[in-house]
Amino acid sequence: MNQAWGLKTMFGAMNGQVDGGADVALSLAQDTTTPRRRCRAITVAGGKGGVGKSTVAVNLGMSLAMAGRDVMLLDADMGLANVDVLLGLSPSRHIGHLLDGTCGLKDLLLPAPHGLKVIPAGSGARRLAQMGTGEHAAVIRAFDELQDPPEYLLVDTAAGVSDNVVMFAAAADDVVLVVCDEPASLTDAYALTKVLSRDFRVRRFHVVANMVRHAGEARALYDKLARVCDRFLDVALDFMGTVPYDEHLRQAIRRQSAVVDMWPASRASRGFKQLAGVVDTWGEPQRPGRDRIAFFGGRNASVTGW
Ligand SMILES: Nc1ncnc2c1ncn2[C@@H]1O[C@H](COP(=O)(O)OP(=O)(O)OP(=O)(O)O)[C@@H](O)[C@H]1O
Repeated sequence: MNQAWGLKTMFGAMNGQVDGGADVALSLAQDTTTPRRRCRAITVAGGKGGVGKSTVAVNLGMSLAMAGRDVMLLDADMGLANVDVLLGLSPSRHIGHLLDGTCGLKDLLLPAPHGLKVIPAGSGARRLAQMGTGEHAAVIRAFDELQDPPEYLLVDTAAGVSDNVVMFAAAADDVVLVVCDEPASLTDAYALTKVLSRDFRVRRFHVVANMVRHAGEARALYDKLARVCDRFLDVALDFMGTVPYDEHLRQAIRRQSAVVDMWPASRASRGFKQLAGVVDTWGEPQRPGRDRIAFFGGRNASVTGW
């Protein structure tokens, strides 16, 4: 990611312009000749609760789906699932059933608008909230064995730095850090970055400034986090984009819809479309010798012994 591009995206979103990233996303919708690509697993994290991780995961996933991409969204907020609630879906099964062996991953897929496929986490299931190594491994295997993997696997994670968060973040090709203008958001994002870089050798993070009220705020947020990470950690942060604070988004949530579906021209939706455009510039993940999802690939294996 080039920093100048990131800033252009940020100011474009704040000014309500549709530029760069959105154009990439829109052009994909018309491009039926693009060959199918290897799955890219992208974990959306942030450390702090309430910063907009689920909102970003849902709307980024749907923006990519609206642009013609094949997208799966895994709700990894195990035990406190809310992706299905955000989208008004009624799952009858969840990851717990996969772990019980009573169904396969494909049986869990819930169709959402624009072809987005959701894999729900269970709500109120303590066992899911406390998944151990063996259970993570079972989820891993299920993804790795998918015969027809999507182009993008987005993973919405819980708050905090529990195993359920770091395992999914460490396993993905990319980690998107969602932050907002609250001191605890930055300290928690830093804590998560520290754990992932120190214990799992994750070196690259993409920062999304959410609920931003003016361009300077997004810039200040990114600068603060980048400064402290540069000083104390061996990581590279890039500015991925901005999602403005937008009442349309709250109304869409109340109606259990994605704002990009309900109000595609809203400021928040334009921000999400630009993020989708950025994601689509990342291209195929570089994993020699792997054709399927390498979700929970090499990095995790070396740490946990899987
Ligand atoms: N850009 C935005 N504009 C306005 N409101 C927003 C925006 N992003 C998120 N919100 C609001 O913030 C609340 C929290 O968002 P969300 O549930 O996505 O956060 P989260 O980080 O996933 O939380 P948790 O960690 O508790 O699961 C939502 O109710 C939503 O209404």
